[in-house]
Amino acid sequence: MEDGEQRVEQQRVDRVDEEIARQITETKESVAAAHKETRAVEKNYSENASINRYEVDDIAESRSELEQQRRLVSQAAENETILNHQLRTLKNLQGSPYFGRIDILDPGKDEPESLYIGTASLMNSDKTDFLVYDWRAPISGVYYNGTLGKVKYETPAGTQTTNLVKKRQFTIKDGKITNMFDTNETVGDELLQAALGEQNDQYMHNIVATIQQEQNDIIRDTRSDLLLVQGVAGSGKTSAILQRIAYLLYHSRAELNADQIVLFSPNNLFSHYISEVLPSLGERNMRQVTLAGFLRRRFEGLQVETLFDRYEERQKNGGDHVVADFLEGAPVMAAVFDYVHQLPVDQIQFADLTFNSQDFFSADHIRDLYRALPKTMTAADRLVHLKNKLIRELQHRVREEAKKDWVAKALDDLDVQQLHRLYGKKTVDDFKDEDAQYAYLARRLAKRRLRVVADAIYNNYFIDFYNQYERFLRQVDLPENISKRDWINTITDYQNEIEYHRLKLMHTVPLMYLRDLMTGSGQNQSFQYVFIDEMQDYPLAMLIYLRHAFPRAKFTVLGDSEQALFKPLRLPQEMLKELSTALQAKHPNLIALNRSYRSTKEITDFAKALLPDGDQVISFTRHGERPALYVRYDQAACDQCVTAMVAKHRQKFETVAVLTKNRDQAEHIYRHLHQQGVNDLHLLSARDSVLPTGILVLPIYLAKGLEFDAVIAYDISQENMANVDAVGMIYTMATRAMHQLTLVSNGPVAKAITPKAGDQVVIEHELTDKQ
Ligand SMILES: Nc1ncnc2c1ncn2[C@@H]1O[C@H](COP(=O)(O)OP(=O)(O)OP(=O)(O)O)[C@@H](O)[C@H]1O
Repeated sequence: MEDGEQRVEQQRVDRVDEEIARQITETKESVAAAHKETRAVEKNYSENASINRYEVDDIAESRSELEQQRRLVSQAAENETILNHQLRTLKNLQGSPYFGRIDILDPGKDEPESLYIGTASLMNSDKTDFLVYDWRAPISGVYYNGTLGKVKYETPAGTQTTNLVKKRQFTIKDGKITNMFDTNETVGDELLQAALGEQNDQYMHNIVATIQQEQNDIIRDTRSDLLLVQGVAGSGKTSAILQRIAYLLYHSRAELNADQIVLFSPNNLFSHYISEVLPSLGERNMRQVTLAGFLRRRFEGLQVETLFDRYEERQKNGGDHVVADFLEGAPVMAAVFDYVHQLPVDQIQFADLTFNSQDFFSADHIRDLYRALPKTMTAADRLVHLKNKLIRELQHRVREEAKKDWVAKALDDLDVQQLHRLYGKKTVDDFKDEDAQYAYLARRLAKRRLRVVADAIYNNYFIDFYNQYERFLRQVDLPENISKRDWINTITDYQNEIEYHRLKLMHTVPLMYLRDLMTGSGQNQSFQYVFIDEMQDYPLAMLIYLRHAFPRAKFTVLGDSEQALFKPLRLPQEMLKELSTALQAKHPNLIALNRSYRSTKEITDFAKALLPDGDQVISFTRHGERPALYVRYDQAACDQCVTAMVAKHRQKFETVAVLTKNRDQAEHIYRHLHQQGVNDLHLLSARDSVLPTGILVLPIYLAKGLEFDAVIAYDISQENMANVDAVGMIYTMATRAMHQLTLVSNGPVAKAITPKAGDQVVIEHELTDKQ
């Protein structure tokens, strides 16, 4: 491109940057003023609020004044928050105000109009013109979707048409254009090359400057209530959904906020890894939860087996999973539903509610109350009515208990401070005589002590759901592939585990569902969007449960069945069908992403050669070294090889990951590297939530969703891979690498490395010691 043109563009960048600097100064002043204002109204409020209300003549008047002041405080704070947000947005734009330009010629116009596109909108000082358009504005869709010529774009007022006459891309760093070119492609490869060639730095980056067309379809889909994205490893699934969240927040600003969006992420490290993307786009992060975290909260007091625990256990003990497959499938959920809706009263597992180690409400009494309720009510409605009855009885019992000796004794035992607290808002002068005073205190004390019973009622402790679930298991129709004996063992094992406050993963979903259906609880109406990453790790029953738990939410579900460490391969269309039924979707949509961006062409070519249908994976043309395979024939040589590779790659890269099959092997290789005096070394576990740089050693399941500059896949021998899905395992390990992949095998390599895959690697039989 001509220098002259770049000069003109640079002058524009300079002007825009000056304007940003001016607005930053102005906004800083406004923030300071707003802060002062907030402090002043806060001070005023707290001074007034602390005045002893008994000294104020007219309490009502002072209350309304206080209320008014409280409103002022919150208005001032809100104003300050808005200004701070503006300031952050301006700072995000500073130095790199935009990345794209489109020239469009609207019908009936003589001259094309130039629009510049960046991470946020920016107006000139008199607010008459957009200097930068937000990438999420309707017209910006043209930048991502259109090639030159007649183009369409969606607006709230319907589809519009215009003529795209120029599309220009920029790289602007510290206010200087370092690269600029015109293109007819959606987004040119050149920019993408540069973005992908960079080194990993613990945090995922936003991709707004280089969003690809099919990713754009995911981002801008507002119609589907179930969006299933099936994408090969490194195809930008995670990136696309994070930009999608930013997009949805922008478009539904009035009705949607970040707290109404939840992302189920594969592990805690991943949550940390993606935490900067939305803030870099000026948005707040959505809520994030892992499956383990979600279950932990729903089973407080129990130690719930995690997916990772189970995976480790299965590797050690093998065995088939027919029982787990049954308990995690759709038929079990239907069976739970039917069971709850046909449950006779005498089979409900009511439990005694105790107080001071004695029955307070006996199970029989509770059952009688329940029986008296109209049978036409649903189970959940009946339970709500039962709870109300129990609460009313409790209130009555408080009055009775207050007259009992234990209360008198407990009152005697109170010290002055405790007694003072028991008075609450009253003082001694508020009672007409001592009897009234005693009755008041006794009632309050009884009520306080009996709060444990009230809590037990609120928390539904009057039904033993663990018992109830066991009853359910005893009567459920079994599929043919499960023998009676295996089933009895399953039930016995469940009972034993519960005794030790433990729960196997396979029981969690039907148990939660049973409890929710019986109590009418467990549903959250406020969430509007649920995102599930790595859906191939979620049993179908869990997805059905999530539909129940978030009844109003639209679902975006992402996965790559090739990376299913825990389950067999599935076809996307088949999956969409199954999911649409499970999630009761009215507008399901499937988008496939086949181009892999993360790794060099050499690494992707190796990874795709592992797959039976690998031809569908399209490598992105960014070149690097071919993957290297080191075959050693004893443990010591193998470990030594890893040490040599780690040292070599660390010289060149920020993060080098040694990925292993399981926790034991990660611990082993970590110990070895540690003994060798390797610095900056980290062993990562499921509890870790911060992703460091340096040399990371971790089992593959914790590396899901993550990427590293260099990867050493540790022990891909046939022997080591014999008891796992070797293809899924090696594929997932290989596709974590951005620039460099090394495979280490202790003995002959796994059969999963087909001759085709073998052709893609450089086989290193010797060396390492010299490396
Ligand atoms: N359009 C794009 N522009 C720039 N970088 C991109 C683009 N799409 C993807 N990437 C980069 O490719 C890498 C892989 O993306 P991402 O992690 O979103 O893929 P994924 O499909 O979720 O991968 P996996 O399933 O293997 O975890 C990331 O570094 C991401 O920044």
